[in-house]
This record gives sequence, C-alpha cells and structure tokens, in this order.
Amino acid sequence: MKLKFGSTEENVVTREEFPLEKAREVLKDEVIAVLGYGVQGPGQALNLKDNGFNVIVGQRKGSKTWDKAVADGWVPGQTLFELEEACEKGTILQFLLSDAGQIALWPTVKKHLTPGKALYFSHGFGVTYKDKTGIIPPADVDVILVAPKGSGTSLRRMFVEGRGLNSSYAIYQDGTGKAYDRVVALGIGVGSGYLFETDFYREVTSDLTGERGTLMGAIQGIFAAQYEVLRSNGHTPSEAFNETVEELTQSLMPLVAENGMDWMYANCSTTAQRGALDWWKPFRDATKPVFEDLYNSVKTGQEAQKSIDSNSKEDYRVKLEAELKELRDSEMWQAGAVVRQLRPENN
Ligand SMILES: NC(=O)c1ccc[n+]([C@@H]2O[C@H](COP(=O)([O-])OP(=O)(O)OC[C@H]3O[C@@H](n4cnc5c(N)ncnc54)[C@H](O)[C@@H]3O)[C@@H](O)[C@H]2O)c1
Ligand SMILES: CC(C)(O)[C@@H](O)C(=O)O
Ligand SMILES: [Mg+2]
Ligand SMILES: [Mg+2]
Repeated sequence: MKLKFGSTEENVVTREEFPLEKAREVLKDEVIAVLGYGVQGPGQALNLKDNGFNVIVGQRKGSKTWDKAVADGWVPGQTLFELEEACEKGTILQFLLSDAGQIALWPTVKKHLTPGKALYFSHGFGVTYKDKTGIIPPADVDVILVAPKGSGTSLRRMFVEGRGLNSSYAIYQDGTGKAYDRVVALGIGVGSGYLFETDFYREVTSDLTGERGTLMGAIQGIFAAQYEVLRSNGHTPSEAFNETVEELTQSLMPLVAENGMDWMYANCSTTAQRGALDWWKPFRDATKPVFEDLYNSVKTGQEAQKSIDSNSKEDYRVKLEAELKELRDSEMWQAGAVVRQLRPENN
C-alpha cells in the first residue's frame, strides 16, 4: 500500500496485506538455505522455521557457530549442512555471511545459482560494491534483499514476544518474474513487522551511515564526551554514568519509542524542557559537519573498502575483540557494569 510519511508517499507492505498464509503459499516449493550463522543467520533461520517454512542452514563444520546451530536444534545431515551442500540444496540462497566473508564464498554460491533460484541479501553491500567484491549474479536468477532494521538478536527476541522488527526490501534483478512475491514472502517469513521499499544502493548507503552515526558510532562518541566533561568537573563515575547513559536507556528512550521526542520532553520538567529546547540546535550544528564527512566517506566507497580490508584479514576477530575490550574496560562502561548489577530486576 501507499502510505504518507510526512508529505512523502512510500510503498509499504504490512502483514494484513500479505499475511503469513500467503507467504507460505508463495514459498511452499522452495528450500530456503540460510548461509552463515552469525547474528542475522540464527534470527532469520529460526523465525522462518517457526513460521512453517522449509529451511536449512549452511555453516562451516567444526566452527563455533556450527555448534551453536546444533544447540539451536538444527540437525546435521537433515537441516544443517556444509556451506556448499546447502548452496546445492537451496532454491533460495540467503547470503548471510559477513559482508567481507561473502567475497570468499562467492565462487561457490555462484556455481550453484542455477536458473530460477533466488539470491537473497540482508545488505546492499555485495552487489553495490561489485567492483570491490566481485559479486555479479547471473541474469536468470532473482536478486533480492530484506534488511531488518536492527540486530538479528532483536529480530528473534521480538518475534518470540509476538512483536516485529521492521525491514526494508528491494529487488535488484527479477530473473524469474517472481521476485516481488518471493522477496515480500521472505520478509514476512523472517518476522518483519512491516516492510518498506528501497533499492540496494539506498539501503547500503543509509545503513552504513546509520550504524557509523547515531545508532552506534555517534552515540558512543557523545556519551564519552559528556562523561569526560562530568568526570573532569569532579562528578563521580556513578553520577556521570547515570546522567549520561542509564537514564537515557532506562527512562527516556522508552518514552521516545512510545510516542516521539515531544512526548519524552513533555514528561520532563519545564526546566529540562527549556534547556533541551535551547541546546538541541547547537548540538545539531556542531555534529552536522561530521555527518557530512561520514556520508561522503560512505558515498565514495571508502567505508566499504575499509570494512573489506580489515574484515578479510585472518586475525580480524582477535583485533575486533581487543577493540571491544578497550570499550568494555573504559571507566564509563566499567561504571555501567556496576550500575546494571544494581538494577533491582538483576539481583
Ligand atoms: N548483525 C546484524 O544483526 C545485521 C543486521 C542487518 C543486516 N545485517 C547483514 O546481514 C549479513 C550477515 O551479517 P551478520 O552480522 O549476521 O554476519 P557475521 O559478521 O556475524 O558473520 C556471519 C557468519 O559468516 C561467517 N564467515 C565469515 N567469513 C567467512 C568465510 N570466509 N567463509 C565462511 N564463513 C565465513 C562467520 O563465521 C559467521 O558465522 C551482512 O550482510 C550484514 O550486513 C546484519
Ligand atoms: C544492526 C545494524 C547496525 O542495523 C546492522 O546494520 C548491522 O550492520 O549489524
Ligand atoms: Mg549494517
Ligand atoms: Mg542496519
């Protein structure tokens, strides 16, 4: 259906419009092979299975994630296979390896993309940056995308709670004439609350910007800046952490999620509202040039190149873990660990 977001009209697909029964009918003869069992793999594979679809998982035998798949109920030789065997058996190949990992597996996937199959992504990365990844699908297959707008962990949790994370969907190539029905059925099947239309280029550029920006990079940056200012002015770690992070995640963001920013503001004092209304624009103006630089770095392909270069190295997981440990060991997040323990529901 067409829906107005402000004054702009967009295509969205809801579960009422495309119910689960219809999705099951569209995909009744398909074998959905979920390749990769990192974060999106488990979320999407388990939701599809619980929604009644015919799903198998492809993973490297002997890896930790193979064991995780077994623990999640996938049965070796029946619903869990080596990656190549899953590529052969699947009629829809859900390419959910890490974006850099997809480059190495591509020759194998391509070999098994026989006419009529579908190649499914959850990120526009591989084909948009085809000059860097070499991922150029054959013409007689569907190339489709469903990108859940959140972590695979949340996709699964919200599904189990009877809720739904929203996703974008896109068609890069309609090789069979069935691409639309297939992509929407899969979007509903993986547990999306609703689907909004995009294309591969817009998905990858907005997603790379968002995660580097307000969703992950900018939020940590702004937390660190405020925490450091409070600490250097004599505030204790618990006061600085509570006033920077804990109150935001526990009290104020749920209000924003429920009914918007003005609703959150309206539930704070007139003193707080006056200050916030005075200060949000200086913050916007100070950070906007950084967001412009970020978007430019995404647009020129620099961010994709960096991600490919660092995540293709043998020891990339060791390096990532070291950087995550640095965050975890910082005073702010150490204070956070203590604060979380003190939440009544945690003790
Ligand atoms: N993490 C998320 O929640 C999330 C959200 C939306 C979209 N996506 C997209 O979904 C896709 C999958 O992301 P993810 O975060 O679940 O992946 P991930 O980084 O967790 O990796 C998934 C799997 O790829 C395997 N892998 C990596 N390199 C490999 C190689 N060379 N050969 C074989 N296996 C290899 C890993 O062992 C892992 O099991 C990506 O396109 C990502 O951009 C992820
Ligand atoms: C969960 C995110 C940040 O939305 C996703 O884009 C990812 O790359 O993991
Ligand atoms: Mg992303
Ligand atoms: Mg994202």
